Amino acid sequence: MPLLDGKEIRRRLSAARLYLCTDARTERGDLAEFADAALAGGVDVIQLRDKNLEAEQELAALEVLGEACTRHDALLAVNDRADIALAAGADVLHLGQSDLPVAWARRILGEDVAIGRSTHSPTQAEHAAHEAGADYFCTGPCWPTPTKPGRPAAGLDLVRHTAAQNYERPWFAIGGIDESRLGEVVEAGARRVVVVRAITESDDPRAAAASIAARLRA
Ligand SMILES: Cc1ncc(COP(=O)(O)OP(=O)(O)O)c(N)n1
Ligand SMILES: Cc1nc(C(=O)O)sc1CCOP(=O)(O)O
Ligand SMILES: [Mg+2]
Repeated sequence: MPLLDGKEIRRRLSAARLYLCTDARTERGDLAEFADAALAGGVDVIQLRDKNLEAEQELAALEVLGEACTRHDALLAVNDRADIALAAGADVLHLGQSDLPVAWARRILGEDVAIGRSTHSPTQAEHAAHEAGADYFCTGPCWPTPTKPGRPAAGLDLVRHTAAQNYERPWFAIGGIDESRLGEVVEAGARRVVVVRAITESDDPRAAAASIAARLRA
């Protein structure tokens, strides 16, 4: 059970502009410091996305991120696994097209954890915008990205199409977004973005987050 109730989590998700996916930074050993910097810069949601971790390592990293989220009033998200989300007391679970179906994840999580969906086409976005039990969705990749090799870019046309639908459900653009491309994504109609390398690979994660967050909030 997350510390926040479902209503507050959904309120914060709706207000969120910048969502970060990070690995556990195992080699650098600086996860707490990195998370504090990114969150201080303006990240609203932080997801642990690290396919190399065993469950116990994932839970340990989520504890570090959860403490950072509490310090900065941010939301903690888990990727793929409803059991880990529940055990970690996460606020959000993110599910891709090949992950657990939303309805089955809801059986595990109950109502207080928000669930997000990945989408890669207008048909998938339309489904995710209305799917029972889903709270937000992402559209992408906007550009090809080494973070998700083998996933063809959907391009900015998908962002334009999604923006034109005026969905009530919050949605984020993802994939290849950094400060230099942010203007194009916003111009295409996105108001919220998910980034990985733009912050994880920055020498100054706080400044990288701050400049993206400021432009999304302008
Ligand atoms: C916020 C957010 N959006 C999209 C994804 C991608 O999910 P998925 O397609 O399941 O791919 P993996 O990340 O699991 O490799 C995400 N994780 N988070
Ligand atoms: C994890 C992920 N999912 C995508 C999708 O389209 O669903 S694109 C992506 C990787 C985004 O990484 P970066 O910001 O480094 O390009
Ligand atoms: Mg997944």
